[in-house]
Amino acid sequence: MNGDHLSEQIHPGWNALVQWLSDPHCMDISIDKLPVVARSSPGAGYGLFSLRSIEPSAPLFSIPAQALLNSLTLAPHYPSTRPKLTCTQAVSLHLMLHRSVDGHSSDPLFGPYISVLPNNFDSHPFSWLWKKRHDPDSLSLDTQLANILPRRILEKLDKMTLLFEEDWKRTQDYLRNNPTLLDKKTGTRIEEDYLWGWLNVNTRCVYHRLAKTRSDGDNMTLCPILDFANHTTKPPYTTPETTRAELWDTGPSAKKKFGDNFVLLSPSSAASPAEELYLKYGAHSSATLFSEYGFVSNPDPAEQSDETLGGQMDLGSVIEHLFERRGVVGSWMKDVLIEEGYWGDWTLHSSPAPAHPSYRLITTLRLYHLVPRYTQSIPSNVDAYLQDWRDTILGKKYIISKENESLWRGTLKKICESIVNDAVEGLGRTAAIDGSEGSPEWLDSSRTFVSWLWQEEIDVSTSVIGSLDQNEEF
Ligand SMILES: C[S@@+](CC[C@H](N)C(=O)[O-])C[C@H]1O[C@@H](n2cnc3c(N)ncnc32)[C@H](O)[C@@H]1O
Repeated sequence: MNGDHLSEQIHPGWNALVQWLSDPHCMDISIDKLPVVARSSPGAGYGLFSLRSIEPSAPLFSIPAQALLNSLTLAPHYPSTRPKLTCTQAVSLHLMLHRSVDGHSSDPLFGPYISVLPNNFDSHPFSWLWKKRHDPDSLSLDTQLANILPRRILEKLDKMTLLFEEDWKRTQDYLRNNPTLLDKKTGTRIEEDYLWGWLNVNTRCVYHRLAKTRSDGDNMTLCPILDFANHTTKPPYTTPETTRAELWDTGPSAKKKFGDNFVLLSPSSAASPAEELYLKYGAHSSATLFSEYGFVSNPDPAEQSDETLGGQMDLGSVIEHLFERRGVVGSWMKDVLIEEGYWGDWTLHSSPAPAHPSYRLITTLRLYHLVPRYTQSIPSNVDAYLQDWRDTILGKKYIISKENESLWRGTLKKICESIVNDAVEGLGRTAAIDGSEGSPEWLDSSRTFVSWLWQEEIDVSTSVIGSLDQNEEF
């Protein structure tokens, strides 16, 4: 690749962004102190690349606290309200008010930063569902894509929808009380622009200690430059330096109105010039990565870190429906599971071998088969029944009975078989999405991500069936 080609791929708003960090924010932008650039990363939009050799585990760059976009830096510019807007609400609102037009945001505060945020989130599955909801009869690509998603993804996206609606409602109330904020807003697509802001927050915010307590949900920020880093779980990757506020568990000091600068440390091994530098977003499952960030990591073992090797899947509503179908007895069992902390978060894992159901899932299915399936009412000697089940949780008994073991294993096998059938069909529907001329350039990657998710369902369920057939003990 020649030099011209490389410079063509640099983000068009990069120079203005860096200039703004230098003036007014006084950041040293010499190659010594800022040895990175944002340029295209095929299949992932833009990414962060080194401009020279980089020594390991040293400060890579430091973004001034006042150039970070978060509740502290926005607070002086907005009327106060009680309760406060959350960081997600405040930042989404600010982004909505100042969304770029033709790649340029005229925000006097953060304009050059907002100008380099993604133009749209068309490739994000949350957008597919949102558009489908607004026009359910449409045959558009968004609707087609929403229709090929695995159920476990739809469930996660439904939960995200509830969060979005809560944030949007609270922000609308705030705007009703402060209508002049909308005076300078161009265009009428207010909800759509708010969603754009909200997805920026969801896909680009990082943990940053801004509040007194560590658990405060507002310990987050948008951070220019750092937010060009794509995700990997495979070392080496960059890491944020622990701030003083975090180290001393104090939150920002009175002297630092906007908190600490954001310092990113270079990867743990030296990087060569033009190498992509990554960040680990967290140890997320493929389903979480896809529903929250809109991509899935390559499942090829060579591309995976040891900690993420192998697939996993959440059974969510599949198990909830099992209990629903058992009427009164099912809802009694559900209450027991809630009380004992076993309701929800039921997963299958292909590694470590043997492929297995989670302990939570085994415990739940044991309870499901505690009383015979035909029992229509809660048994009178319910405590005696439950004691056997509780004894397995307490480790007093290894199993409830041989029969109970064989029944829950049979139920799990049927569930896995049905998942495989659905997934084979899902793969077919995914392949049938028309990717011909005129399709957006992200379609190929999105289709690949959805196929990987279906394939994960097939691989994990098939290997759990194998374990059950081999009578593996879990
Ligand atoms: C924090 S941003 C990273 C910068 C982004 N690629 C851009 O063009 O501005 C997070 C988004 O980048 C993309 N992304 C991050 N890591 C990725 C990966 N490993 N593969 C594909 N896309 C990735 C996803 O769209 C994700 O929502």
